[in-house]
Amino acid sequence: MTARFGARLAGAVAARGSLCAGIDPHPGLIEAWGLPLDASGLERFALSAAETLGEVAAIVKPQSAFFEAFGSAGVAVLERVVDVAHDAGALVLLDVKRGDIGSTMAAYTAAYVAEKAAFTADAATVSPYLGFGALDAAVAAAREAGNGLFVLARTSNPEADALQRARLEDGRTVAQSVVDAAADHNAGAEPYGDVGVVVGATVAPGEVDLSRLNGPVLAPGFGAQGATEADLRAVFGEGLPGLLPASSRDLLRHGPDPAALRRAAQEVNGRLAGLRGKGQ
Ligand SMILES: O=c1ccn([C@@H]2O[C@H](COP(=O)(O)O)[C@@H](O)[C@H]2O)c(=O)[nH]1
Repeated sequence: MTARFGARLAGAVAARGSLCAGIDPHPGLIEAWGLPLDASGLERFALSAAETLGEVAAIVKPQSAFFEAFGSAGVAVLERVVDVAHDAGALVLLDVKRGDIGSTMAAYTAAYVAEKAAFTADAATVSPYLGFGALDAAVAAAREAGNGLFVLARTSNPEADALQRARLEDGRTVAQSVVDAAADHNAGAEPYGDVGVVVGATVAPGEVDLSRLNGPVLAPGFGAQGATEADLRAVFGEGLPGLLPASSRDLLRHGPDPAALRRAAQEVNGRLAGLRGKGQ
């Protein structure tokens, strides 16, 4: 039987460090790597990044949008990226940010995280903004397949402030209500559960209380969006189990030389080691 996602992630982080390496084939990066801006350039960029980052990071996060932009050829590349990263030893979080009514979520679940899903990812990002309850079946299906979900709670972009910091009748922010709903799914799991949240490293310290989450926390905004290790420390403290600082452009700019890209990822992982608790 496949181990649960939370357990596999904890093992991978203990072995390889907490960096979540993003694979975002921005057009500018593909060109900066000296590759043509077409499906063949996308393929060479993304497979090379997946092989290199998949060897050093616990988890890699391909951003689906940059693959979808190339149509069916791009989606085919994304499928291969998942396999290449797995073969290199990393877990794969597909950043697809899906969210819809429950019956449509069932189809997204079948695509990304259910048993025998079309993509063989370990986890996917989902949006709770059609109501967290619309994700319940996806949570159950992912869990049954040994996979996980990362639910957008407090995203790294400034445009999200008004919506995600808005207060509910009970006084909690919208973002906190998402974290609390994820926590309910993770209660009692060891070392932690399978329902992660996304909280940007760019948000103000103290905005979100993660103490009851008992699940992984994807922290984008680190690197190209301006957040630093000091920000990670201020927002998340030290020793938060399951914290996954995510960086894409700031790593990928070190390519196309695989050795330089590998060194950059290892260097970031080394700097992040101080944020992890003992035994993580
Ligand atoms: O709140 C969020 C959620 C997801 N993202 C995604 O993470 C990467 C960030 O890329 P960088 O190059 O490191 O800025 C990208 O795929 C976003 O879609 C996010 O930034 N913020």
